[in-house]
Amino acid sequence: MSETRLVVNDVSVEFTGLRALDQVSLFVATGEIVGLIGPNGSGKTTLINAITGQVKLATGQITLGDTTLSGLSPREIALRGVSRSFQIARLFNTMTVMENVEVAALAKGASRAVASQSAKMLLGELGLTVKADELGESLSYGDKRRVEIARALAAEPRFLLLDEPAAGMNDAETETLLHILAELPKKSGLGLLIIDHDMGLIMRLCSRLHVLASGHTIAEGDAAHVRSHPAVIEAYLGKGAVNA
Ligand SMILES: Nc1ncnc2c1ncn2[C@@H]1O[C@H](COP(=O)(O)OP(=O)(O)OP(=O)(O)O)[C@@H](O)[C@H]1O
Repeated sequence: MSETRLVVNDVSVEFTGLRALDQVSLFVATGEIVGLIGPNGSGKTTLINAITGQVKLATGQITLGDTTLSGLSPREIALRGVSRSFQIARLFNTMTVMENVEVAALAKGASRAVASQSAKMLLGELGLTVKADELGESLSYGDKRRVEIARALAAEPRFLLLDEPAAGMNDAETETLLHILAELPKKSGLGLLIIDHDMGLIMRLCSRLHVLASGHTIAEGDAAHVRSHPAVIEAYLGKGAVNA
């Protein structure tokens, strides 16, 4: 399969009195995992919101292959192959795990039979088969996060944007998640953009990292390059840490 790119070009986002993103550019190719990191409030979620059409751009554009996404509605962007998860999992509490995933497949236009088949397959991939009949509201935090990922995948995206998928997970849950996520691009050629504060997870999972601070790109590259970058050390540890 030929490579497709999700490209963020020169994107700025403004809220009243605040430039949350300032001329940020990055890309994610199908089949790769890119990490989006930065201190609290640096603009990471805003960048995902910009890509998925939840906030307006003040400058720049976002494209998927030859298609311009910026200006389209969140639903139109999702239909073109970009899915996301949220910091707080959004599940239907009174539906079972299976139904939660089926509904997401139906929303993409799958028939009942296909939705049921693809939900079963996704629950297997995400290690959720034993939870299929449990209600959304009864799940542990970690299981909710995995159901949310299954729901996002039910739309058969080409790109998946995950906002802190490991937040609140214990070490064992994080390790399970890491293996699941690492397999996704290999199996289906999916491109993944992942925000997380768990640097161990990010460094092990991602081939490239993009670092934001106060809405600006301060570094990008592989883990070794980013970890030793003076601007990154300063952003995380404060001024004076660079030469400490
Ligand atoms: N809808 C909004 N209206 C006004 N300001 C906002 C809005 N959304 C985000 N912001 C502000 O934009 C800046 C970037 O926020 P954002 O949530 O993108 O950061 P983040 O890097 O994802 O942070 P965290 O790691 O804490 O989740 C922050 O100063 C935040 O308060």
